[in-house]
Amino acid sequence: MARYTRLTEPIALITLNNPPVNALSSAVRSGIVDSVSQALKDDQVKAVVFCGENRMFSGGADIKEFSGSMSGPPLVRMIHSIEASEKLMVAAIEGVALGGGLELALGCHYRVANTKARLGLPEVTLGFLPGAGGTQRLPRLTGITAALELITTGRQISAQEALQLGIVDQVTEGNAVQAAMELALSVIGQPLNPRRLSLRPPVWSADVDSVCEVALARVKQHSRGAMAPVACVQAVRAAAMLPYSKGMEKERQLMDTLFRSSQARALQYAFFAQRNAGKWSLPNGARWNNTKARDVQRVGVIGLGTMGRGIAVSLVKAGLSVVALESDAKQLESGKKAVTAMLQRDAQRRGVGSPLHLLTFALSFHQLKDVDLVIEAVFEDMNLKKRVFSDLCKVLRAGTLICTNTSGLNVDELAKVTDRQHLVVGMHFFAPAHVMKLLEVVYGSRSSPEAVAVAMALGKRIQKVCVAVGNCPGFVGNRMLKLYMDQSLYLLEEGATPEQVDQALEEFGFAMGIFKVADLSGLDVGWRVRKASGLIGPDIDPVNPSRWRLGQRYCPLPDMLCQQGRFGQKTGRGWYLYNSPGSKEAKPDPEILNFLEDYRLKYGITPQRISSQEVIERCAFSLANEGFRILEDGIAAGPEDIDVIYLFGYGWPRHRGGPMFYASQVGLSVVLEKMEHYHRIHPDVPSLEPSRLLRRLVAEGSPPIQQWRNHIKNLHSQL
Ligand SMILES: CCCCCCCC/C=C\C=C\CC(=O)SCCNC(=O)CCNC(=O)[C@H](O)C(C)(C)COP(=O)(O)OP(=O)(O)OC[C@H]1O[C@@H](n2cnc3c(N)ncnc32)[C@H](O)[C@@H]1OP(=O)(O)O
Repeated sequence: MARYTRLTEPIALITLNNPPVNALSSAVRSGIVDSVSQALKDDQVKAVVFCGENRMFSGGADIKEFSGSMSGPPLVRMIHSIEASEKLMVAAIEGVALGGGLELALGCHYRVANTKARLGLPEVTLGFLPGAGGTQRLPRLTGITAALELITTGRQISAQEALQLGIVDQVTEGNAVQAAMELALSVIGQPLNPRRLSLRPPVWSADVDSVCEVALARVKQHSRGAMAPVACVQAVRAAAMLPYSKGMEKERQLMDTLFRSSQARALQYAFFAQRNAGKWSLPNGARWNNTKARDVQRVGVIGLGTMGRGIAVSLVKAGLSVVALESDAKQLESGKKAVTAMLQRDAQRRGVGSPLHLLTFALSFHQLKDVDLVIEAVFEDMNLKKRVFSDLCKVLRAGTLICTNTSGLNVDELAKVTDRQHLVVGMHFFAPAHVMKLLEVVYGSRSSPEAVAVAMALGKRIQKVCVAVGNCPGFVGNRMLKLYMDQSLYLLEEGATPEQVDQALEEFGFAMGIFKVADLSGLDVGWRVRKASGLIGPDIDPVNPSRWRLGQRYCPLPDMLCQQGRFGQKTGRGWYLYNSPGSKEAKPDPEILNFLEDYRLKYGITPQRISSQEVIERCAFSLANEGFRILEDGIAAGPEDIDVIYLFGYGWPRHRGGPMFYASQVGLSVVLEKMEHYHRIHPDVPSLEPSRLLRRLVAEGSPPIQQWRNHIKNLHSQL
């Protein structure tokens, strides 16, 4: 797990060997300790160079070990003895040096990095801090401002930036091991104390307090309720105020609290859930590792509205050539302007050349004849989409995939109008599509495994987090969202205000409450969908709209707002009031409070006091309850996929893992009891009835989330 090589020069090479990322598992740490002791015993060895197998230094501590009982040499002690060693220690960084990997390098006396290497301390993203001396050594190298930024965000930096910050001593375009050996030979014999970061005094300066205050305010604003970023600031502050040994004590105390916290468990679960999502499977047994995706180079995007623009930008940024099609010249022109500007801005920001040569704009379907795959992003209307699909079949080559960016329409129904049902899949992007990371890849009953593989691979290439899901109304994300939205509306009917509901959700950790999100997206969008689906029609009394539709409770509040022209931010009025149309600052609107009071009076509803706890329980548990139904229906391959969808598409707070993980942490029997309670009070809301799977899991002793798969009949995933 760590290979010791005695070179002809007076140098020993220690190669970390634990593919794919050379994580510092217990075996690797033992290997390092043994190898270092071998080097120290060999009088001929004057210097040691550390490197990683396959030109990958190290992805840090082995995250899988954190859930068990940790054994093997502790990282802190190991790094300390490397730093204290009387022989010269040099890190040769290629690939990545992250977390404990970078902390190991910081324990070395010199660091050399290849130009392509990336370095960082991402522990905060896993719910803790760089607990192997990283919070104390890094500030002693870079000063506290840079250290605070790197440690509280977990941002990865390039070798060049690391050089500027003083984190590495040398950057090479060639082989970092070779360069490290040359450096070692040139400094052997020089005093090592000045190179031992732990011997440097605290990095105090007069503005430490104000710098830390600013950092604290920033992290509190960015990561609502997450503990780790706050602890990171406290640890770095200790590096500024205290001698190394005291600073290390502070680091350890903070680490002890964070390491076994529920937030750390949630964040580590999210790390693996995200990676598992790429390991898709279909009910017929096809999977990520037994299905080949063919290459895609040219993509057609149909429709240059908000979604089409974002999709085109994502594709071009990833180096794909794109033919972007609109139905009339005016729309094409405005789409062209917007996409061009977005791409130019992005290229400018990243300091790269403009990729506009990859983009062609078209008005005729014939210009799509050579593309490998088409993504349709026209208006959400089944008949319109069907027309587009059948027109496409007249011009596309036989093997070209047709993908739809529908957010919930039936993919099978669309596929039926084509001559290639096996090549039709959903690619459900989230707005804005060039920013949001999530992509639901929706397989229909006839979609071939290859088509799914192509869509998943294309999504990955454009840097999306892709989740394969089955075909049902709303797929996974929007199917669950509907119930979350319904509950929030019912809470308004029963006595809450939009700001009360939003505040509870934001305190829970959502970046934005549901009513603010609705105002941002535009209330008219859902209004149009409800009209198209028959929920709103000429038979509905606009003044006294019924609260009962299609056999269940219905809340007409959003429709009534739309009738008043309150479409959200774009009209300056929605659930909130805005200074002007398009402005972003949401203010409580007294008119809405009166409107809600009148509404309750009109329908004879006695307002209740709604607690934040009730808001969270009804919203979050409803999401999880529907998640269980989705699992039973075989629409998602496992709870992790559902959680990934909510983390990357719906702003669920990452430190709470996702709705399914949250349910598992709260306790399934508690969730069941609460759902039974709310269903008893609201028998007219069938979705509040606990799902069969939730009941079964509780009856079977509430197994941990990792074991739910064994209890679900329809599940096809065999991760
Ligand atoms: C009570 C108190 C006790 C306290 C004692 C504890 C003391 C601990 C002291 C110090 C702790 C140090 C903390 C750390 O070092 S935490 C780890 C920090 N590192 C990271 O967060 C890096 C995570 N990994 C990545 O960002 C990426 O994987 C990257 C390395 C950039 C490679 O990316 P990519 O090429 O895209 O590949 P994948 O992400 O798909 O990963 C490939 C597979 O490798 C697995 N993996 C990656 N990193 C780790 C890791 N650190 N540990 C274990 N496994 C890892 C990943 O899951 C993939 O696996 P699979 O192919 O099976 O899906």
